[in-house]
Amino acid sequence: MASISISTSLFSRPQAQACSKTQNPSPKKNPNPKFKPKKVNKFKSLSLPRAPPPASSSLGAQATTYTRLPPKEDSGFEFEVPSLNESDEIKLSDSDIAKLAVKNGSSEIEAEMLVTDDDDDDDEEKEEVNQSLGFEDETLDGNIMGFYNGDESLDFEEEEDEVYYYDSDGKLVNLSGNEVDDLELVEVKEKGVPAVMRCFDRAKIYVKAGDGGKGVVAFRREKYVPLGGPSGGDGGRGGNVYLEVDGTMNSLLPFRNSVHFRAGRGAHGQGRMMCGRKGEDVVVKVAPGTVVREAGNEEVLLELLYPGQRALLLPGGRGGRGNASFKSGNNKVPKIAENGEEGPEMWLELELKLVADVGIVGAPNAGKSTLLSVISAAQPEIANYPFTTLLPNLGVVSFDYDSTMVVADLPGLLEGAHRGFGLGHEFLRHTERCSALVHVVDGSGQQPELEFDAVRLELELFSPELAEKPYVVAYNKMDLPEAYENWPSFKENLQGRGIETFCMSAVKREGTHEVICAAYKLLPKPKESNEGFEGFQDPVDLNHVADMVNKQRSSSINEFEITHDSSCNTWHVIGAGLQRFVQMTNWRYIDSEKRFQHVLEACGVNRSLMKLGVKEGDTVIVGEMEMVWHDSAEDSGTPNMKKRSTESIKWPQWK
Ligand SMILES: Nc1nc2c(ncn2[C@@H]2O[C@H](COP(=O)(O)OP(=O)(O)OP(=O)(O)O)[C@@H](O)[C@H]2O)c(=O)[nH]1
Ligand SMILES: [Mg+2]
Repeated sequence: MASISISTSLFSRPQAQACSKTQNPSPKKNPNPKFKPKKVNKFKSLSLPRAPPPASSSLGAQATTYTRLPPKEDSGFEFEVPSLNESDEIKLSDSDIAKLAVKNGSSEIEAEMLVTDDDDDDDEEKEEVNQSLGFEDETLDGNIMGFYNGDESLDFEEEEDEVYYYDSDGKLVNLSGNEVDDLELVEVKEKGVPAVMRCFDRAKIYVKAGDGGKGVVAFRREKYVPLGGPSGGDGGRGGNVYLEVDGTMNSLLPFRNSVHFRAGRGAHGQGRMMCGRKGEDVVVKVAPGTVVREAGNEEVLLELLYPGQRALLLPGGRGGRGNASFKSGNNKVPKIAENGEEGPEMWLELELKLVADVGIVGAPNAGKSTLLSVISAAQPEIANYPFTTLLPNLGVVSFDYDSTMVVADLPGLLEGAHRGFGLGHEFLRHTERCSALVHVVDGSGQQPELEFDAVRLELELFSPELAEKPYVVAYNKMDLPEAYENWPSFKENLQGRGIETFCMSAVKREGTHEVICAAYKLLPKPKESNEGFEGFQDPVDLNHVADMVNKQRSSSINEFEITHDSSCNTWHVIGAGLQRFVQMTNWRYIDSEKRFQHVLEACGVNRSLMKLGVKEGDTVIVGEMEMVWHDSAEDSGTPNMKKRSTESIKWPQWK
């Protein structure tokens, strides 16, 4: 039985049907393996019962406003030194900061607590801190928040969970005094950010282009038109998926509610040569500054920066051809039509990075938001407790004529922020797009130099490139006596290290102009920044993902690999082109099988299998099809005539 031929019976169903098909029990394969949906990591669900109140001022770019700087003051302004004996406000710098993390069953929360010696004020402070973090004082769905007040009388309302703090040696310990591995805790803390913060600038969405419509088999039947010929129309193309920058959006919050975006499928073809309508496109709107990645992949697919930019991400599937397209000189009554091509699908990770020129960084409570409120018309929340700012705020600073710059006020940074402590690390990546930084230091703190160094270290540890960005130091709260007294030594220290330092009092609007002018000077010159804009004026190819999909689609059916599983005598023929061909073959029509055999022979699959030693009865899997190999046409009982007629048909080119 050595005759090995391409006949309709070459592959046949085990149940003796000639050239038949069975559905491969293995899951459906995407024609574009690269875009095969990856296993979706579940969102880390947040167990915090309440999100912090979405103060309008803290909703990212909502605070974007235009204003003009106050008139330039005399550079040699004088600070009024308040009397030392009056202290009508509790200064945070007088307080110890105890780091505390509470991990509780499903709820994991981190809080940075203020501890003062004054008991009455302590309660007030606690309440404020709680509010600032979006928690209310009593409970968190039965979970607890605790305060470490230095004398170990932890004030917990319910069961004790895992509580950590730094002891006097700077070691992270739990309540029993045992040292805790920092890294373990970081994981806990990273989860402990309230939902509103975590969803604001990151989202995971599913996109799918529309499938193509099916082609149909139809014949013209008309009075006085005998043998009217094939008239089955083609299916319509599936809808495309676009990503578009919407200038009115300032966060990715809308994706909390809608995650799935599917373009419409093309309509099926109809008789009388009527082609199906194209599927509806879907346009996913994103905020300016959105970075797009394929889920689980670090590689950036797209950076969408400017309002109006539009990228074709996934092109819809091609419509299947109707039988009119298969008509040829030797096949005048083709009984074949194709399925529509499946539209590709992907899970995408979106990340929003602010497009700000200058980022204001610094420790909590240093006066960053106050500075932004003074130099721009933005109205961020300002209050005398750490973590007032939970989300970045944007403000536009306008100088004379056309010179403006966008300034971002970021949440405060703590020691360990780069590993997830506090909130600032969630937003540090926003500074990656800034050209310069303003580092605000609370001059009224006990050791401003140490605070400065700690924040610098965090920036360096988070990203060396970030640390290399040009920056100015703004020594704040000069109106307070402690700050005023410490200023000379601070200035001397930093100037000795070659760091440009300014002093200011943000609340009194003194010295802020100098700071902001110095920051402006650090920005790339207008000419250089135009260069940066070239990408926008002469757009980079935003459709490269779609091009990649199209390239994969057009991969030749001659390119395939064959693997053999000897344990179950199974051969796998793997190739993107073949896979797509199988998916588009509509097995309802008899001619489809003939064409399928023809293609397998023409592209060399049969020859390769025989060379590799395929045997009678072996299973061969191509795409979704599972078939059984027969060495000859006679074995399956298919008449040779049929074989001859199959060979003689000329099929239109596969596309
Ligand atoms: N005396 C004095 N107080 C100031 C000055 N600047 C800011 N403050 C006060 O410091 C406190 C904190 O100010 P914010 O602007 O909220 O500080 P922040 O750095 O944005 O704080 P977080 O957002 O929590 O990181 C507020 O009570 C301000 O009024 C200043 O120049 N002098
Ligand atoms: Mg703030």
